[in-house]
Amino acid sequence: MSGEIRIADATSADATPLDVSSPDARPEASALDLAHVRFARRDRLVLEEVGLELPRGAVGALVGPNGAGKSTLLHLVAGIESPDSGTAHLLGEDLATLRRRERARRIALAEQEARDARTQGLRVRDVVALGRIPHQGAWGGERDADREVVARSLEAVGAEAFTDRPYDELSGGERQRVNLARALAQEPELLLLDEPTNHLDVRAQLVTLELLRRLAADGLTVLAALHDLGLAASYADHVVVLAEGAVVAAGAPDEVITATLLRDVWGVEAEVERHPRTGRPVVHYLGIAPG
Ligand SMILES: Nc1ncnc2c1ncn2[C@@H]1O[C@H](COP(=O)(O)OP(=O)(O)OP(=O)(O)O)[C@@H](O)[C@H]1O
Repeated sequence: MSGEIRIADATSADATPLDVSSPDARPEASALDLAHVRFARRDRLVLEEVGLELPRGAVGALVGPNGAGKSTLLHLVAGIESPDSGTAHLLGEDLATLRRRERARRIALAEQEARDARTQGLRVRDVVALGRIPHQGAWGGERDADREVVARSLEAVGAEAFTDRPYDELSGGERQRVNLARALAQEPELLLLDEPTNHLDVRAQLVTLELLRRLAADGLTVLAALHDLGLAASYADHVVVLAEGAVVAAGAPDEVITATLLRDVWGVEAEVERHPRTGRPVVHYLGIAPG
C-alpha cells in the first residue's frame, strides 16, 4: 500500500532548482480530509470544528500563533492522540479504522524534539533505522532494502557526515535533519512535520523545503506546521491558518496570506506584495499592530 518515495538528494550540486513559481499547478486526488475535528484536554477545548482538505501530492502549510493547536492537530492525524469527535480520512480510508502499525506505515511525523527512550544512546543511523520498524515483519531485523532506504534518507537530508555520531550529541539543526530522515525512512504516504525548519540555517531551511516539494512532486502529501510565513508563502500549495483551535482561513498562499489576516490573527502590521516573477506573496513586517 505504501507508495515508494524516491528520495532525491536535494543537497547535490546537480539538483535542479525547483520551480515554485506556479501556485496554480495543483495536484488532484484528495489525500487528507479532516472534518469537524474536536479535541479537548481535560475541560479545555483545544480544537473545535477543524476541517482541512489536502490533495495528494500537495505541500500544505499549517500556520497560526503559538498555542493555536498546530502540534495537537498533527498529533491527532498521526494517531498519537484521538479526537473527541470528527472524522479523518487518508486517501478515502477512515483513519480510525487503521491499525496502529498500518497507520505508522502510511503516516510519518517528524517532530522538533524526537528524543525519547527509544533514541537514547543510539547513533544517528540507528535512529533513522527506527523509521523502518513499521515495515519489518514480526521477527524484525533489517533487510538490505531497509538499509538502502536508511542510507537514501540520510543522504536526502544531507546527514551522511554525522551518520555514526551519537544522536544525543547533535546540534539542534543536525537533530532536526535526522528527525526528517527518520520520517522519510518510514516511506509514508502522508508526511507530517512540526516546525521542520526550526534550528536550521537559511540554506538548510531552503534545502528542506525544496526536498519536501520534490517528494510531493513524486506523490507524497505533506503537511508542515510552520511559523515562517515567508517560507509558507514561497513553498506551500495550500495554507491552513489555525487560531485558537479553529481554522480561520485556508487556500492558496496568495489568497490566504494578506495584511488583514496578519493583523487579525497575529496582531502585526505588514505589507504583503506579490512577487513579480512567482506571483506568490512576499511579507514585509512593519511592527506590532496597535491595540
Ligand atoms: N501536554 C499538554 N497538556 C496540557 N495542555 C497542552 C499540552 N500540550 C499542549 N497543550 C495546550 O494545548 C494548546 C495547543 O497547543 P499546541 O502545542 O497544539 O499549539 P501550537 O499551535 O503547536 O503552538 P506553538 O506554535 O507554540 O508550538 C495550547 O494552549 C497548549 O498550552
